[in-house]
Amino acid sequence: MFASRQVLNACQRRAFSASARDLSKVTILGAAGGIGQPLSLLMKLNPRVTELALYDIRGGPGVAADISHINTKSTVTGYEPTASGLRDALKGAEVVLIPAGVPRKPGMTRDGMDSVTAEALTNQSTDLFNTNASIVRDLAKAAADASPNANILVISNPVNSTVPIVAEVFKSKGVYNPKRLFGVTTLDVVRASRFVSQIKNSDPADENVTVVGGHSGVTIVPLISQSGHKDITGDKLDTLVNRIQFGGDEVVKAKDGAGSATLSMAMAGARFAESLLKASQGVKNVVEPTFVESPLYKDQGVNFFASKVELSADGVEKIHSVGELTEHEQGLLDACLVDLKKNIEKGVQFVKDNPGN
Ligand SMILES: NC(=O)C1=CN([C@@H]2O[C@H](COP(=O)(O)OP(=O)(O)OC[C@H]3O[C@@H](n4cnc5c(N)ncnc54)[C@H](O)[C@@H]3O)[C@@H](O)[C@H]2O)C=CC1
Ligand SMILES: O=C([O-])CC(=O)C(=O)O
Repeated sequence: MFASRQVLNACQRRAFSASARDLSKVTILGAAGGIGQPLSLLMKLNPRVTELALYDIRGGPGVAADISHINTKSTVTGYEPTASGLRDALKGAEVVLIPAGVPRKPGMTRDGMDSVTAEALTNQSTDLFNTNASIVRDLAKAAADASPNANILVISNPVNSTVPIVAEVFKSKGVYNPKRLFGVTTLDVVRASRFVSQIKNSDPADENVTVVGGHSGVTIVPLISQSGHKDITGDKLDTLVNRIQFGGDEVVKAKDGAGSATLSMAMAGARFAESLLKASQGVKNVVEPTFVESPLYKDQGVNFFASKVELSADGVEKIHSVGELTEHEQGLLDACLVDLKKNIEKGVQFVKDNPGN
């Protein structure tokens, strides 16, 4: 049923290589998961997408068959969980979204370095890190071979480490382009805008909060002073910042062992993918905070950092600095950089120690 849809004709392929693209293949790796399914749905609803490729180690073709009945123009293909299925899913992709991996359980931290309490949890967290690190490493290898020029959007946690893992794999294959590798931190931005609107009784659509740093705990640094709400101070500010930094925990706790944020994450991932597609289709001044290889704190040994990034058809166009910070925000940033450096090093070390096959 899907075979004919798997093949782009030669004319389409030529068009795809043009810089302002009118054909946009989006590939989702981990498409049958908690994030993958609603993310696939949202990408099917996006008119900028012409071809949707869904891959998972289980259930990809089923999700694709279901979504393919939605009456939007894009074609949808579900790929078998084989090396050739993965390669075909990736071939010709403009955007590759990676939500493959295991989610947290209550009590675990995202970075898998220090769990909250017992040694047992530390072991589980380490397992979680190793599991996701291996999954992302292997998917990155496949992407480096099959779609070296695609924009790679990493959702799998811990983002602070999985993004450097992808970079190391692409480097090892000689195809690394830092302008095309993104850690998706959009959920932090989405949460920040929602949480501020709850305090201010405002429409979250009007609340733009820049969030910089990374994507776990204290590495998440919301810049409330730049959001037009300098009046949020003291305990109110501390509570707000803490809620943004540990928003993921609220969901993990409420799901009580059944995983972490999926629906809000799918929305956030779809928003970031839409921004990239918009930029690659020629829309100017598209700016999103995202975790990229960044010069901002390289002198402190922090090679990846999320800040506002202007996007273009080439991927990263311009990395914005963090702007003016309050003393409080500077303190948050200092704490962020300490953890972020370790998280990044952990990802780099993982690939050195575990190069895989
Ligand atoms: N960046 C962010 O803001 C967020 C990241 N996450 C992370 O996203 C990841 C996925 O979360 P969920 O969707 O809730 O998990 P899930 O377990 O529901 O889904 C993961 C999917 O990945 C698939 N998978 C596993 N190994 C694979 C491989 N080698 N190739 C292709 N697919 C593979 C599984 O079969 C499953 O369908 C987790 O690591 C989670 O921590 C979650 C929320 C927010
Ligand atoms: O907290 C988690 O493990 C999932 C996540 O990244 C988030 O919800 O921001």
